[in-house]
Amino acid sequence: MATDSPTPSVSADFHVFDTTLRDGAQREGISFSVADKLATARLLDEIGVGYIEGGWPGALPKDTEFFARARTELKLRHAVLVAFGATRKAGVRVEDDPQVRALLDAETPVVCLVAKSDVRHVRDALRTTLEENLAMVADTVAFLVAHGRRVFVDCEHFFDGYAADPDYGVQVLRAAFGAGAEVGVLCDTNGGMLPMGVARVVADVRSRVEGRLGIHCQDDTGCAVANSLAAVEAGVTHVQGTANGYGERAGNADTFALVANLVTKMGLPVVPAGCLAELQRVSHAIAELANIAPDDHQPYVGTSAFAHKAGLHASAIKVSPELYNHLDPAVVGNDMRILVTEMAGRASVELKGRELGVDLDGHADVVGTVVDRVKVLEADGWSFEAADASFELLLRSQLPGAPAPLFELESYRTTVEHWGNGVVVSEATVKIHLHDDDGTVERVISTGEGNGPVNALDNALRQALVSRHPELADVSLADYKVRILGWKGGTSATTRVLIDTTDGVGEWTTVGVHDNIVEASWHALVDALTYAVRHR
Ligand SMILES: CC(=O)SCCNC(=O)CCNC(=O)[C@H](O)C(C)(C)COP(=O)(O)OP(=O)(O)OC[C@H]1O[C@@H](n2cnc3c(N)ncnc32)[C@H](O)[C@@H]1OP(=O)(O)O
Ligand SMILES: CC(=O)C(=O)O
Repeated sequence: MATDSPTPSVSADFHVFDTTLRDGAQREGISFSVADKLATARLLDEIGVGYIEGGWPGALPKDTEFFARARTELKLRHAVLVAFGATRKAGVRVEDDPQVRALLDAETPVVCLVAKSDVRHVRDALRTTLEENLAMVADTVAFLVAHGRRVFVDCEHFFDGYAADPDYGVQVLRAAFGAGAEVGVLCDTNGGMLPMGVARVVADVRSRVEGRLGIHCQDDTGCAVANSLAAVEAGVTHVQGTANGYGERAGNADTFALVANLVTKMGLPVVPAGCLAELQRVSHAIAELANIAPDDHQPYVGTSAFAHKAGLHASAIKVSPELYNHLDPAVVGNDMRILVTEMAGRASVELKGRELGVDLDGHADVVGTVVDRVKVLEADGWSFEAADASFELLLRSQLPGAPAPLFELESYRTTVEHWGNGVVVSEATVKIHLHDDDGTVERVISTGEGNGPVNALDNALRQALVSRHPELADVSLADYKVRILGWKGGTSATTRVLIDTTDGVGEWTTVGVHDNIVEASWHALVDALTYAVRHR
């Protein structure tokens, strides 16, 4: 058996149980490798959850391998590893059931068993008697306990079953506890519950059954986190969730929102000190392993979770961030951001200036000019909320003593050639004037090739500038996004280009807008290289 002796959750009276590696993996589109699972388990351990359900050994070869490798490769500081499986098959002796054997072979200190607790499922899905199902629960729990395992029991479809026949749900729990189970988990398997109903059922069950109760909520009504918290309020002391709410269909209760809410809103110290500040980092790292883009708008951990766009919000935040934040974002490892858009007011620009390190004290006129300019530009299709570098250049250009542009454009030209053999080549020529401090002007003509006109323009312009600004040699385009703003209609629609640029250390985003895609790209490119020269 695994010999780790992990620290239990700080509140020994409360379990946070994460099932990303079992139920989270049931989400469409996720296919964790064993290495991904090991890495995910380590990350979950860093946020201090008490239990990590690793998968179903015996059912999935990958999960069997995960538990085998976990014995030597996983050193958990906080969490206890859990193997998941079902109660024995109907009509089979528990010691003869290979899947139950596989649970022992996983050698985890804890096993979580899924058991039927809805009479309709027993009759129609298991196709057995209500008595045999109770025996399956009791036999399997007793067998595992006799082999030294702590056992939790997930009572599948508990809430739907309770509506149909509450006495049977109670009998299943009593069978589990009677055989030595430590937790009876009430599962909203179809995810159809609302918080009021969950609270009522939990209170009722608590009045009828002795033993620790848990909650497992699917998110089909969008209420998985709320349902879980309602269950906690009603007395459960074991809560199951998955990272970023990954899970079957609409997903599960999000472990990060659960933990953050339990600690910061309900005052339950369910993770060790210091772990809460890891939530955002761990959420994003697990999203990478799952190969799912992080949800920017995810509560607590999304990059927009504390981003403020409305001018009125910014004006109050300038007085005190608490006025428009439910929590200090740093508590969960996140940051507040101010977005400057057409919805900005003076306070938005002042706060954004502070965030960017631009001193606007004594420049109320500049602030006013920039607010007006942004509103006009955004009405024309520009968007600065994702293009901080372009916004910063705009802001600084309005301040007294602002540096002159890097160059004066004489002209540029790009071509796209499709050769007879199917090869497509782009070439660009830029002609610019570089001004020296002593007033002399150098005319530079430069040509570049690329796999497209924008790439060729980028190469030509950088080559023209690099003798003056050698730092541009390390700069390259990281991403290029185009959005056609259809509201002008037809082929004359306005094009917005966002360019991400990197120097291998940092990354910055610039924007350009024009009816012509190459000209829109040119604006974004010039900002990208100007920003590189001014800031790197
Ligand atoms: C609510 C949940 O999310 S629970 C977790 C569900 N997760 C998964 O199903 C993922 C892993 N599952 C698998 O790999 C496969 O389904 C296996 C290996 C478990 C079973 O595969 P198979 O033996 O081919 O059976 P199949 O999937 O068709 O049916 C499930 C069997 O388990 C039985 N079963 C379902 N729940 C339980 C239970 N709680 N206790 C005992 N048996 C159960 C069903 O009655 C059915 O039995 P049958 O084969 O005699 O008809
Ligand atoms: C156990 C489980 O995943 C469920 O009932 O939804």
